[in-house]
Amino acid sequence: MLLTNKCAHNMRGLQTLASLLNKRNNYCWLTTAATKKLSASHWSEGERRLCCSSSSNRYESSVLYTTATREAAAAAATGVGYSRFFSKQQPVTATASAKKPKMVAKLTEQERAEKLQPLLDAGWCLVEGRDAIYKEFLFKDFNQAFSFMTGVALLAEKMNHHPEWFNVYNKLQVTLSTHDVGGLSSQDIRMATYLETQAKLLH
Ligand SMILES: C[C@H](O)[C@H](O)[C@H]1CNC2=NC(N)=NC(=O)C2=N1
Repeated sequence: MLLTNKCAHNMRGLQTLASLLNKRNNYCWLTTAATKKLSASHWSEGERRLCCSSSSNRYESSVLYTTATREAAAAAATGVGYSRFFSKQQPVTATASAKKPKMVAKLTEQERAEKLQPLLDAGWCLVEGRDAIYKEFLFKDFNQAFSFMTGVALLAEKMNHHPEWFNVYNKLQVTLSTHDVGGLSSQDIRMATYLETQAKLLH
């Protein structure tokens, strides 16, 4: 792995996230074109590369994915624009790499009584006018709030179930509902329970 020390620490998060997102036996490794700024034209046609350059340390790091989920990993891992080369193989489209949707159904009345009530007791509330739950979380500062959100984002990707959320500094407002079924499902219970567990660790 051609990682320079200078880059390793700030790319480890990228690799962790990439490996989390690359569930199947994929290969992804980081190479760092240290100091020699490689422009896109230098890169071989035979590879698809993600390039996210960091001006602070003059390194251009490329993350090389060889399989289908690299698009999601690339976009999620960097959140920045990237230049990439399509490999000679058939480029994978987002739909081809989309996970099989987990078959979920709206909560039954009994499930609401059993599973939703504990969350309502913990401060979640029902959203007026839609079948959804809402809670506001307060953190020490932005860093703690964003770290919390990062953990939730990894779970969201793993579950393929995403919160509706709004963050300002140390405040995070979260709304959960399952769009595919138009209301609350076990996915929302699972995610809300995770948020509760993680939030408790901080206080
Ligand atoms: C196509 C994709 O798998 C679906 O849109 C997933 C993505 N994330 C999701 N998140 C939420 N909250 N509800 C959904 O129904 C949902 N569906």
